[in-house]
Amino acid sequence: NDYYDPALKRGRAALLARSGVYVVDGDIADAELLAKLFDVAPFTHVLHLAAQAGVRHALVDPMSYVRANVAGLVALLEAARAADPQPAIVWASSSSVYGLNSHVPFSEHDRTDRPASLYAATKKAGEEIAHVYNHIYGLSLTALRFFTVYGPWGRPDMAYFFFTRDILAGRPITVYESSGGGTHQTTISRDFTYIDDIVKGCIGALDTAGRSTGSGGKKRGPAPFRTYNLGNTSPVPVTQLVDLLEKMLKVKAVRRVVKMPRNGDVPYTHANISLAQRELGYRPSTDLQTGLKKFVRWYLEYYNPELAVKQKQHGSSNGKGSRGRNGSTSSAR
Ligand SMILES: NC(=O)c1ccc[n+]([C@@H]2O[C@H](COP(=O)([O-])OP(=O)(O)OC[C@H]3O[C@@H](n4cnc5c(N)ncnc54)[C@H](O)[C@@H]3O)[C@@H](O)[C@H]2O)c1
Ligand SMILES: O=C(O)[C@H]1O[C@H](OP(=O)(O)OP(=O)(O)OC[C@H]2O[C@@H](n3ccc(=O)[nH]c3=O)[C@H](O)[C@@H]2O)[C@H](O)[C@@H](O)[C@@H]1O
Repeated sequence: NDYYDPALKRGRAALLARSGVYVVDGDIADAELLAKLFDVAPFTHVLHLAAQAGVRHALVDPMSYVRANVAGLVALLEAARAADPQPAIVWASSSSVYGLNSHVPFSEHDRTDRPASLYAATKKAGEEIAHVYNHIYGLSLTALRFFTVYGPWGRPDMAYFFFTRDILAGRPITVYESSGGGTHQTTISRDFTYIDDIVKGCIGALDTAGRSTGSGGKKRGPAPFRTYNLGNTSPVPVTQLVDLLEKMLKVKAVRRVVKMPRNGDVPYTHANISLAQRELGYRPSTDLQTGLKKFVRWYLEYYNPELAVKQKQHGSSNGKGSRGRNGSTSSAR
């Protein structure tokens, strides 16, 4: 789907193809396509990441969230429960299900009945729908609540990404500040989690995802139904993210500080990851400074190769480098 620059998706698919990963272009809600896929490949495990993922975009195109995140998940669960053998499913929920929860750090036992965005509500709905498929069909299901994931090849509609693009282009960025009142945490912050740590968490979940039925439907006992936070347990104020980007890009940001609008954003996230540590062996090891450096290096090479070379040579830059690789900048915000 073209929510953002499909060239980025094709670039990722090309990378995956080099490691022998076969990419099928289709709609996750297409039951026929899924049935065909499960026919040709006896999947033992499914890592389900397809979704409409932008928090704020749900105000713009709400039905795309219901289609991708609810209908799409049900289509996948229907194909999985009818498959033989039934695959174990690990899928991406979201820290946004904690919504207006004020108990920090967020634990998997905290309330998740006050979502702040339609996106969060579709993710929470997904968690409850998954429970039904575990209860009725014995599907092994693991929900991973990722916390603001960033890194190379990331999403251009996320703040770390479009802040980088706008700072380099000398365009102003809008930095939200909390309207204060009520929550004790006033600085807007996120438990930013580097992509490589998230990948390790996903692999830990797949490796430990027991299945309740082998081929031929032999029952193996109650199917696992699990939920884990995958975060970095070190929330950072968004203002500090901008400070770091200014240093790495060697360009001063033009900041427009505004009160956080009621657009589905939450003031802060902070993950308690002790359950994932214990049961998945999850150990995040990349702090924001280290991870952002890798993102910025990738960004410059992908969009501004000339600037990347200059920065390497002189370690300096006016940041107004030439336009990106395809002359365009990502469109989604
Ligand atoms: N990036 C984060 O900070 C973050 C945090 C928490 C949860 N998540 C979740 O992680 C998963 C991956 O998100 P991401 O950040 O990599 O975003 P992404 O947009 O890069 O990945 C989602 C992919 O799903 C595909 N998709 C969307 N609708 C589809 C449909 N109807 N049929 C088939 N494919 C469809 C998109 O083309 C896209 O490639 C999502 O489920 C998202 O909700 C992401
Ligand atoms: O953790 C999660 O589950 C969610 O993390 C991110 O959502 P978010 O943390 O809101 O990420 P951004 O949209 O990149 O925002 C990061 C921070 O920057 C702030 N922001 C955003 C946009 C902007 O213009 N200015 C600004 O200050 C936001 O309020 C937020 O505090 C992803 O976009 C979601 O897909 C994911 O589900």
